[in-house]
Amino acid sequence: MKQLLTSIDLVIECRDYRVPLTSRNPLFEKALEGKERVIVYTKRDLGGGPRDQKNEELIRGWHKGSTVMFVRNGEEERENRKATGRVLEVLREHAEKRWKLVGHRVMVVGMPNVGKSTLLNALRGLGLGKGKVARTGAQPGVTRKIGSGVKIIPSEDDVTQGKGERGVGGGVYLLDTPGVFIPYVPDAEAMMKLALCGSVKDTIISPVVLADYLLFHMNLVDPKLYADYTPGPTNDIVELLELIAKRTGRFGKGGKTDHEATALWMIQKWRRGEMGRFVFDRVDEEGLMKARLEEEEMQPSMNQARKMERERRRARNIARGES
Ligand SMILES: Nc1nc2c(ncn2[C@@H]2O[C@H](COP(=O)(O)OP(=O)(O)OP(=O)(O)O)[C@@H](O)[C@H]2O)c(=O)[nH]1
Repeated sequence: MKQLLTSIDLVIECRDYRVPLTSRNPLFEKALEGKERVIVYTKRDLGGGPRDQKNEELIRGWHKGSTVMFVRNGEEERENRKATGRVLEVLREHAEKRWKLVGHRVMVVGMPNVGKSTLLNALRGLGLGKGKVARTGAQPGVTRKIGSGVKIIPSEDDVTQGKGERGVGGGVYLLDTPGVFIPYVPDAEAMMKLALCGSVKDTIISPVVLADYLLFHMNLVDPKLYADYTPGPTNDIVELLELIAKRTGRFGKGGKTDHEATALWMIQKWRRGEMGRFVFDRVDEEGLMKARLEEEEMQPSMNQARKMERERRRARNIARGES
């Protein structure tokens, strides 16, 4: 990774809009130290709410010094990619300032399922959209790769002169990192949030436990979010699952409610934005301060881990007779 990073001009770090604090990874900080970074909050469409504007201002303030952007790339947003267009412009400006004949390399990082590939595809669609770029010569365009990068903005050679299209130097290339970064899970609550957002496999935590945690949040936001299934608010997940099963016919053997399957159905419905759209993390000065303190507290253990790694390497080298 370190070696790869030396050839990278810019990093896009994706975080999930619904868990702005939980989807951060303090372990990235060391790995990405010294790299210019654009922080892109994905799935904005799934985190709607009246306090959003305020949340976004707080989050921008939190990342002082880095460019912070918020995008929505859900199915419904296919036709409206304004926010993604702004990300593309930031990448273009960055590449124009550092004009490179060999191409500008941007790496996308972030926890699993956060929307890295979707962002990459949306950027590629916008940057090389049909009818927008006339390619010349033997440049294959979209699928041309540098390393494992995909071109998202054409090079100057790719565009036909005088057509008003703008290429940049040798082009801008995006490197996706699927499955490279594991989520940072400091506690059980973070695990539940990440599992609900799809960054941790569904099989790790029981769907009923997850649905219970989801219900707890729905009750904080608005119990009407599940009003289609119950006559009134409830704190009892089993009661809610029974009522949902009755409405959706999710019965197992002997006509008994299949709680697991019903819970999974409820979670998936919420993931599609059909049972409320809200942010899990507490985004206010206090919440942000708490996250910062946690990171600082982590510092000694990270230093410890690095020291152990150095010692492990030294021991290995001695065993090999290299030192
Ligand atoms: N609603 C909504 N869904 C999104 C958005 N971005 C991505 N998704 C969905 O989230 C899921 C995961 O997206 P991917 O792009 O595959 O995520 P990834 O980070 O590349 O995942 P890994 O390859 O596992 O690292 C897909 O079902 C996408 O359609 C968004 O902004 N809004």
